[in-house]
Amino acid sequence: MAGQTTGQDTGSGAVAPRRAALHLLDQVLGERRLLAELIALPDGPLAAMQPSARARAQRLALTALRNIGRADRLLGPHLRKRPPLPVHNILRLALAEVLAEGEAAHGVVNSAVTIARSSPGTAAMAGLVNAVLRRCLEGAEGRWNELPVQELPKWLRRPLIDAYGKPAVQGMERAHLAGAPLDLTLKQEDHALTQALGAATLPGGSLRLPARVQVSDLPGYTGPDAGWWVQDAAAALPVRLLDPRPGERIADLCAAPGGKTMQLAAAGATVTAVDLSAQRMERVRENLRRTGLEADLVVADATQWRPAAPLDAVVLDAPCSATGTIRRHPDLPFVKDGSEISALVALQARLLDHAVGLLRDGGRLVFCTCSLLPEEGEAQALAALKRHPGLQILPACADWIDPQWRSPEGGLRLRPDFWPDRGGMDGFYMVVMQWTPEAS
Ligand SMILES: C[S@@+](CC[C@H](N)C(=O)[O-])C[C@H]1O[C@@H](n2cnc3c(N)ncnc32)[C@H](O)[C@@H]1O
Repeated sequence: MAGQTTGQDTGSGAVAPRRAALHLLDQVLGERRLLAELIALPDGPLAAMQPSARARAQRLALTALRNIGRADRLLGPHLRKRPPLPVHNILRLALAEVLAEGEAAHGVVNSAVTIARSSPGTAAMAGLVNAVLRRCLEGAEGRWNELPVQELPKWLRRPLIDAYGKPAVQGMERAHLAGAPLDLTLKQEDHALTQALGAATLPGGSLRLPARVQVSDLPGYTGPDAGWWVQDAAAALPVRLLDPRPGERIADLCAAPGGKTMQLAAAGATVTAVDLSAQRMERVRENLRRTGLEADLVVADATQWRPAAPLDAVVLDAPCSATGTIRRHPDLPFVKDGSEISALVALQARLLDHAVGLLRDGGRLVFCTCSLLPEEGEAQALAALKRHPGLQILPACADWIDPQWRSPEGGLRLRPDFWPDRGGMDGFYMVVMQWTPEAS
C-alpha cells in the first residue's frame, strides 16, 4: 500500500499520460464529449504526445471509465461530500490504475498528488487526494473484484432488460467492464500471417489478439500492401453473411472508415463506397491505400445517391446509437442520453427505403447496425418488409453461425455477452434481404 507520499513527481514520463487521461475524463464526464472526438482533436489533450504515451493515456481513460462504478463504491465511505469533478476524477483514475490495471500504488498515488498540486482548481485538495487514496487502497485489492459491476444508464438498461431479460443485461455489463480484445480481418485466408500474428481464428474467420497489443507493432502493419485491418469480429459478419462474389457491383452506403468496403473489395466485388462525411471518407481512402484494395469513393448523402445502373447488392451499415460498442467505447453511456434515437430510427428507415430502390431484380441488401436496441435492428427489418412487399429475408445460413444468434425473423442478433470465454463481441444486428419485385 502507498505510504505517506512525498508529492514528488515519479518522472514526467509517468505523469504526462495520467494528466492527459484526466483531461479526457474531465471532458467526457463534465462536458459530455465523446472520447473519439477528443482524441482526434489537433489541439486536444493527446495532441503533442508520443505514440506510446498517447496509447497509455487513452488506455488509462478507458480503464477509468469502465471502472467508475467500482471506484465510486470504494470512495463513498471516505468522502463526506462529493468533491469537485476534477478531484473526483483524480481519485477515480488512481484507483482504476492500481486496482484494475495492477500498477504499483506508491507511484500512482504520488502522481495523483503531484497532478492535484499542479492545478489551481485542485491544489487545495491535494492533501485530501493523498489521504483518501491511502485509506481506499488499504486492503482494497482483495475486495475490488467483488464490487458490483457498473450498470448501464436507465435509458438504455430498461429497454435492454425488456428485450433480453436481466441476466443477459448483467452479462453485457460484465462484458463492458472486461473491454474488448483486438480483432483483425484478413484480406484473404493466410495461415502463415495468422501464425506470425500469433492470433486465434474465430468462427467467421476474424483473428483475435489480446487487447494490449500495439497495432502498429504487428507484422504487416506497414508496407504498401497490408494483409489485414482492425475490425471487430461481429462487425465483419454482415459482409460474410452477404457472401459477395467476384465481379458483383456492390455499394457500401455508409462506408467510413471502410471495414466493410475492404471486405467487399477483397472478395473481388466492384465496390462503390458512399459516405456523407468527406473527412471520414479520407480514412476509407487511407485504409484502401494501406491494404492495396480498390473502390470508387463518393461523398454523398446515401438517401439521395444513385448509381448509373441497378446494383447486385447493397451494404447498409446505418448510423445508429452504437450501443453495441460500449466494450470499446465506455464513454458512450456517460455522454449519450438516448434522445437522438428516434431521429436515427427515422434516418435508418429512409436509408433502407432508398437502398431497396438501388437493387436489380434479385439483388441483395444487407442491413446492419451496431446497436443493441431492437428498434434499430429487428423492428427496422420487419417494418421494411411491410413497406416493400417485394422484399424478403434470406434466412441466415453459414457454418459459423451459432444457433444462439438467430432471431425469429431470420436475421442475426449479436450481443456483447456472447462468446464470454473467447473475449466477447460487439453488439450487432444484421439481416440479408432480397428484392424480387414480381413477388410484390
Ligand atoms: C456505422 S458507421 C459505418 C461503418 C462502416 N460501414 C465500416 O464498417 O467501417 C456509419 C457511417 O454513416 C455515415 N453516414 C451518416 N449518415 C449518412 C448519410 N445520410 N449518407 C451517407 N453516409 C452517412 C457516417 O458518416 C458514418 O461514417
